[in-house]
Amino acid sequence: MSSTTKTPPPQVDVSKAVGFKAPPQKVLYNSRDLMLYAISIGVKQDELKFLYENEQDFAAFPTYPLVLMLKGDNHGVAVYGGGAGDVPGIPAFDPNKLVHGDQSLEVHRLLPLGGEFELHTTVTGVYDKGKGMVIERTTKMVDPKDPSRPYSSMKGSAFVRGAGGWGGPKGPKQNAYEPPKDKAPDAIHEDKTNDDLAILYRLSGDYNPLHIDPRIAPKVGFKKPILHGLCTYGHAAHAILKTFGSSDPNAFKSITGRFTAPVYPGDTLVTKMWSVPAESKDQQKIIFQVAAKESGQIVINGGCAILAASNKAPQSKL
Ligand SMILES: CCCCCCC[C@@H](O)CC(=O)SCCNC(=O)CCNC(=O)[C@H](O)C(C)(C)COP(=O)(O)OP(=O)(O)OC[C@H]1O[C@@H](n2cnc3c(N)ncnc32)[C@H](O)[C@@H]1OP(=O)(O)O
Repeated sequence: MSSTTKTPPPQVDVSKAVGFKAPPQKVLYNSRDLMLYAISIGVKQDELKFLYENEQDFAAFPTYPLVLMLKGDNHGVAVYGGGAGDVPGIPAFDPNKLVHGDQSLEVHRLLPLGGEFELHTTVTGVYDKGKGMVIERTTKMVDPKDPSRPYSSMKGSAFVRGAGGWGGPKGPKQNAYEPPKDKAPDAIHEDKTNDDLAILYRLSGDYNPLHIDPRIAPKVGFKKPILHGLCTYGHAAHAILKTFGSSDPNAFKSITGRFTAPVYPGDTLVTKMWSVPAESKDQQKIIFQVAAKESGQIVINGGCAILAASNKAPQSKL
C-alpha cells in the first residue's frame, strides 16, 4: 500500500553557508569553445567575428564567462549550485529540482581567445522563498597570475524548487528593471530556436540532464527537457549587442535578468528592448524582456544591459 509523506524542509544553516568561499575553480577554454557558444546563442554568418577564427577581429562573445561556472569537462561533472552538498550548511538536494533563478554579469576586461583561468566564488546569500530555496553566488573570473584585475564579475542564483519553508531569511526584493510605461519597444528581435538546441548548447559544458533526458524532465514537472537558462540569456545578450552595439564586443559592459518561466527547445524567443536614459553619457541603457512566443510567457524579466554609447542607429529599429 502506498502512502504520501510530505518531504520535510531541509536543515539549512545560513551562518555556515553565507560567506563560504569555494576553492578556486580552474577553467580553460579555446577558440573552438567560443565558436560553439556563439552559434548556440543564435549568432549567424553575418557576424563571423564570433564564429570564424581567421577573421581579423575574431573575438569571444562577451557573455561567454557565464558558461565557465558550469563547464562540466573541468570536473567530470558540473556542480549545480550546491546540490552535491558542496556548500557547508546546505544539505545535498535533488539537483533536478534546481533551476537557474537570476543572473548578472559585469565585464571588466575583454576576454582572451583562450587559456587557463580561475573562478573565485563566494556564497553571498541563502534565502527561504517558501516555495523554494535560493542560493546566490558571486564569482570573479581571474588570471591566477594577476588576480587583482578580474575579467568579469558574475552573480547568479539557483532556485531549488520545493526546498523552502525552513524558516530562513526571505532576502531582498528583486531589483527588477521595468520597461517604460506606455512606450513601445525600440527594437524586437525574434529567434526561432531549433528543437535540438539544448543538445547543442550543452556541449559548451553544462551537462545537466534536465536539458536532455526525457525521463527526468517529467519527474520534476516539465513536459520535456527544458532549455538551459544561460542559452536563452545568451540569445538576449546577442539581440542587444547586435541591435544597439553594432556587434562590437568592446561595447558590452553588463547585463542582468531573472528567469521567470521555462523555455522549451524549439520555442521562438522574442526579445523586446527599450533604450532608456543611462546614468552616464558614455553609456546606453537597454531594458529588456524575453518571451517565448508559443507559450506567451515572459521567460526573462527585469532585464537590463549597459553598453558603451554609440553614434550609430540601432540595427533593427522598429
Ligand atoms: C549560479 C547559479 C547556477 C545555477 C545552475 C543552473 C543549472 C542549469 O542547467 C539549470 C537551468 O538552466 S534551468 C533553466 C532556466 N531557469 C528556469 O527555467 C526557471 C524559470 N522560472 C521558474 O520556473 C519560476 O520563476 C520559479 C520556479 C523559479 C519560481 O516560481 P514560483 O515558485 O511560482 O515563485 P513565485 O511565486 O514567482 O515567487 C516566490 C518567491 O521566489 C522569488 N523568485 C521567483 N522567481 C525567482 C527566480 N527566478 N530567482 C530567484 N528568486 C525568484 C520571488 O521573488 C518570491 O520571493 P519574494 O516573495 O521574496 O519576492
